[in-house]
Amino acid sequence: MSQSDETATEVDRETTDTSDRSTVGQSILEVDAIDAYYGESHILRDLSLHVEEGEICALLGRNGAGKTTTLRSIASTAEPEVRAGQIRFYGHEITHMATEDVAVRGISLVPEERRIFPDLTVEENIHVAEVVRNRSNVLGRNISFDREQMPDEDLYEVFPRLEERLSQKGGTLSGGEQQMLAIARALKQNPDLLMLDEPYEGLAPQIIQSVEAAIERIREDGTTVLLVEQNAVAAMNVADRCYVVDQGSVVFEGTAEELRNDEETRQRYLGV
Ligand SMILES: Nc1ncnc2c1ncn2[C@@H]1O[C@H](COP(=O)(O)OP(=O)(O)OP(=O)(O)O)[C@@H](O)[C@H]1O
Repeated sequence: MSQSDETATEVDRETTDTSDRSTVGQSILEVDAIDAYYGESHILRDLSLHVEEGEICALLGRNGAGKTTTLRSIASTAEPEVRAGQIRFYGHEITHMATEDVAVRGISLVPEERRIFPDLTVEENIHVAEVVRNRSNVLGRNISFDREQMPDEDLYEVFPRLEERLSQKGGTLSGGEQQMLAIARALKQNPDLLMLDEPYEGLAPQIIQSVEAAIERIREDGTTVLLVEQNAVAAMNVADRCYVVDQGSVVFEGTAEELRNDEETRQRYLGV
């Protein structure tokens, strides 16, 4: 067995071990006092949060507060660098793990810029991870995507609009449809935790409502959601719990109801 096979097997064993996933409401993600940097710029300072199984958790805050940096730290993207603290998923430390290993463990990130492939069809965009895997394996880089993929039928039940447009090029979709496609592509990996970075950005109010409905449906189907939004009012509509971040630290933690009733926090940190 090669080194990479051994690593893949280790990941599989831990990923398929469901013994510690039984209690609804248990924390599945714990971000414990992290400090994160871009080069020498110190962005996140002693930031802690947790996400409970089955909830929609929202991370709110002004422009530049550190919300995207938090999601990127969890997904272990190339930047930022987490220099202190720990991130645990189902009790296993994932800080500094390779991005694809974090994905294999069940965390999917839909980035703010959506990254739709404009020249691929809707169907090809949804299945792009399989294309990447096949190509990487041909090139000799053995990427393991051992998570069971979500069946297309289940995906199209959440996003019927996409099923009507399977052969349409990604670049010709409306903004709302592109957002749905980006979410559908992440959901195809059957994540336990779906992280959405500003899913409502640039969308008209009625389109926001259909994305909201999709997010609620995704949670009903059993996927936990961590949502970053500048549109605090829309986020509070769907979220069970909220964190407010300011200058790289958490300044509020509570239910959406508590945040709605906390005028001082809303006005001071969210401007609403
Ligand atoms: N690649 C980078 N290199 C250096 N600094 C960065 C980089 N990306 C973000 N920053 C800085 O980190 C801080 C936090 O940015 P972040 O994107 O996390 O904020 P945010 O809360 O998501 O807000 P926004 O809605 O504007 O994205 C900002 O001051 C930003 O300028």
